[in-house]
Amino acid sequence: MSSIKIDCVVSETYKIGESPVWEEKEGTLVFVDITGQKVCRWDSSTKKVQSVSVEAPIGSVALRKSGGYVLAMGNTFSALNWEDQTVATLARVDEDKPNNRFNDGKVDPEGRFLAGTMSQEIRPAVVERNQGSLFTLYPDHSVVKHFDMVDISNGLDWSLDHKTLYYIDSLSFKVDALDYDMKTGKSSNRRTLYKLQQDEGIPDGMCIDAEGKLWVACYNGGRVIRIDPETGKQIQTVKLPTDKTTSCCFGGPDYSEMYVTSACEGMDEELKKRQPQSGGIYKITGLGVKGIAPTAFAG
Ligand SMILES: O=C(O)[C@H](O)[C@@H](O)[C@H](O)[C@H](O)CO
Ligand SMILES: [Zn+2]
Repeated sequence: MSSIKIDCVVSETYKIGESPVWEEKEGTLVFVDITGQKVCRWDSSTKKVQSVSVEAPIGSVALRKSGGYVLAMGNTFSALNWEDQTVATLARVDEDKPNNRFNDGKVDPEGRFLAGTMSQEIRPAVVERNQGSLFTLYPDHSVVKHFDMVDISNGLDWSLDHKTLYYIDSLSFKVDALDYDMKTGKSSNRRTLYKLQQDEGIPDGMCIDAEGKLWVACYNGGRVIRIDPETGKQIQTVKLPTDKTTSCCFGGPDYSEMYVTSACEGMDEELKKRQPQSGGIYKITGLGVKGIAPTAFAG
């Protein structure tokens, strides 16, 4: 067994840190602060964070092949030019639901950007139910909806053979699987893979490892859990020093480190005192398993 070590590498207290993505060519971790309305970039060699403020809550960020980043922000898919800090709208969703915003998103292995929506939170994990949907932004900037009736659209990733999309609607407390047609980007046959135990909290962000197992960050659970999609069983738990773990990704040299984001929004003073690093970014080493490189949006 390898020995697991957890370090808080960014001790900022982001309101809702989320959507970590490793940018290999720069050795940086890109992430967002959703309600803090920021896109941030942590440089693993200088240990410094640069950030760009945006004008709406930002659910997720992804790499973009043509440079800069693609954002799921407010009710728009947008492009961020990191150099001059300008944001351009690529497409809009949920125009009939002014209280909705984008949440988690990720690029599929073919370079399409998937992200889902939710009603703005009344308080953490409390929303008007069934308002969200999951969308795909194609490289030509057209948008297609997968399904609606989502509470809090959250983590997603693909199986290593690209035939399955894994998906989390947080308030279902479940990790789902869908058949995924990589040629068209369409999904079908949604079913439950794993239901969280009560002490595990609320499933939030998710990533796959190089062995095809899923890692789920558990909000209010203070942990990431590893799930075997073959058996539908939870096979490992790694606890973190904050209850508000929100998402995870692999990064670092050869993707052998895991980065975990967290939140502090909605914590009372007593809990903040006990868990002062809530809202920070954590690095886990010694997991003994690697991740895979993220794909950049092709459009
Ligand atoms: O980051 C997200 O995905 C949501 O926007 C957050 O507010 C919480 O994580 C959620 O409440 C827990 O499911
Ligand atoms: Zn999330």
